[in-house]
Amino acid sequence: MTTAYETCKSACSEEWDAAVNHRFNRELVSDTLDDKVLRKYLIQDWQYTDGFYSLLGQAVASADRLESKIRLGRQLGFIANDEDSYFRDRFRQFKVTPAELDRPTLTPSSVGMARLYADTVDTRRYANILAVLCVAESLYLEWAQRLTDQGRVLPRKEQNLGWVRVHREAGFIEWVDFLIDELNRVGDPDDHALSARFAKATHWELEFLNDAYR
Ligand SMILES: Cc1ncc(CN)c(N)n1
Repeated sequence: MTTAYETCKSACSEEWDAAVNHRFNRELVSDTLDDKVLRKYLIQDWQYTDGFYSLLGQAVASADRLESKIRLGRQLGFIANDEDSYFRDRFRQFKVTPAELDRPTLTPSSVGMARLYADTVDTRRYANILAVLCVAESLYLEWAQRLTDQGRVLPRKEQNLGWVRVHREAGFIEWVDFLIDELNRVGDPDDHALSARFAKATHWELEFLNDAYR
């Protein structure tokens, strides 16, 4: 039987593949990414993180069983530690000022993503939240694995290596497996609204990468 994750992903495979193989990810892995582009990307991504915390918090509230809530709660701890350290180290390295982080002009994709996340939180529906989380996390795991040839070809610059590291370490791989299993457990493969939400999240992920160069 085709799973909800497979159905959702194949319905938006063109934009999905474009995001995975995006110039930004390729340049980051090959250490050819202009730091100015990474800097701009990270300032926007910091704003994105705000919505991501809310989404994860709502996932804890909406999950249908304690076992799932515990795993989701553990991930909140991870992003508040390892991923947060990466951001803070980069903001120091790139001399990003508090003023730049406090309400920067949002790119169109940051606005689109924030709206989608807020709308998804408002549905209070675990399957919807999982669809959006699955895109955010499994798309990142996929580029981090594929473009590094499963970790055989890694960037050397700390700003690039650190971003790859948080998206392909063992704990992250297990987290993505959990999200996909959860989506397949509670999501209906014939739910068109669910795959439309998944596709919208994929669209904004692709635009988010494009906006880093605009
Ligand atoms: C836009 C975006 N999408 C996904 C991720 C990975 N959590 C991220 N950091 N930023």
